[in-house]
Amino acid sequence: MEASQKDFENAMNQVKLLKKDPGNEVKLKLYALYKQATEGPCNMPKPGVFDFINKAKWDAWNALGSLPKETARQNYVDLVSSLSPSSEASSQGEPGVHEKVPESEGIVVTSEDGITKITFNRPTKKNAITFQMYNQIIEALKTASTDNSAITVFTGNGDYYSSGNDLTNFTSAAGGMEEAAKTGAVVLRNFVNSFIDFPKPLIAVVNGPAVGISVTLLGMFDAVYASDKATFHTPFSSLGQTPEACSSYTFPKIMGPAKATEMLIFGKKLTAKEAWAQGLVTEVFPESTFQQEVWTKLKRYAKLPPNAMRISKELIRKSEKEKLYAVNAEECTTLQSKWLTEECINAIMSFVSRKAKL
Ligand SMILES: CCCCCC/C=C/C(=O)SCCNC(=O)CCNC(=O)[C@H](O)C(C)(C)COP(=O)(O)OP(=O)(O)OC[C@H]1O[C@@H](n2cnc3c(N)ncnc32)[C@H](O)[C@@H]1OP(=O)(O)O
Repeated sequence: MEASQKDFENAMNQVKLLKKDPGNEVKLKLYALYKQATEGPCNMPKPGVFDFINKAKWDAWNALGSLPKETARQNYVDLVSSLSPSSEASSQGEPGVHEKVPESEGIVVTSEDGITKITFNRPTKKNAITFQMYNQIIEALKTASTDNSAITVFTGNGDYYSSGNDLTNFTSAAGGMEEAAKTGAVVLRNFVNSFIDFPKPLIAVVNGPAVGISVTLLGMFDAVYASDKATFHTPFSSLGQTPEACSSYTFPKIMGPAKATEMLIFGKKLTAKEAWAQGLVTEVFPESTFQQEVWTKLKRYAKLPPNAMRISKELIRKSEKEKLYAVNAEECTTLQSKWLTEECINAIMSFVSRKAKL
């Protein structure tokens, strides 16, 4: 007997109630059968080769060929009823597939006490920065440059400041790596330019570990306050990548070429104290009093005359601006080609596939 629409809906609800993850293979089968039962044969364009997750889903659906909708519905119901009720992990959205759980992610911008605060707000992903977040930050800086705050502060929500670039920015781009690299270079260049141009004092409140671009960007800040649990890590070489955010220029200037080499080329991870000793961090606070001490200080600074602060920053930055634009442009061009190398693709693939989820 063929499964009815009601049986199918019950099965979908059952999937949501599963307590144990049935595993990627089963989830792919469920996904494919669900799509076939509701939409018929695969009608999606084939995802790019590096878009692993969507490619696996596409392959599973496409493999069902012209299986009739009714048969797919029946197979879906049979598969669900064969699953042990003690399995874990429900899914959201399309039944049987691990979809991104909607979370309030991205960045959060607040303005209070003369301070515009921009918070990396993706704690479950260690505040990794997505393409969307780069663009949100560009917009937030644009707004902050003319709002009535005196200073602007970056910080992170959760245990990390930020784990840097979201490594799936490149693997989930539908058009493939070349297109992603091209887009990435444009976004990165605009993003870093918006820090070069930012007219007010810019302060980082580094609440925890910082990786990659969230570290290199610190060279663009006017002050960096760190918790003693923060670390600073730029593993570019092991990712087959090269420095960005003008760090190939700012880091040697801040800490001298030898120390910059240890960080940017050899990927040495610094403690907060080491980063302070090398001039990257302005002051380190014990974790227990970090938030209170830093925000008290910042509220005091935000009461200083804003125009004087802005003009002083302009004087400090002025002679460097053209150099910074040029360095930024060159770093972006270099990265665009690095992102297409085997070294880089392999490094990203091994991160993404270390606990592949569907
Ligand atoms: C416009 C493009 C501009 C690009 C500019 C170039 C920028 C370059 C860089 O920033 S290079 C640096 C890139 N970052 C990294 O290499 C860090 C990668 N992450 C890690 O090594 C680890 O996740 C960790 C050390 C930060 C934390 O380890 P751990 O405490 O064991 O936590 P998990 O690994 O389980 O992480 C939790 C959760 O977050 C996801 N995640 C963490 N960091 C990233 C990231 N950078 N990109 C994507 N996803 C990240 C991780 O996968 C876990 O997700 P899951 O729970 O598995 O769904």
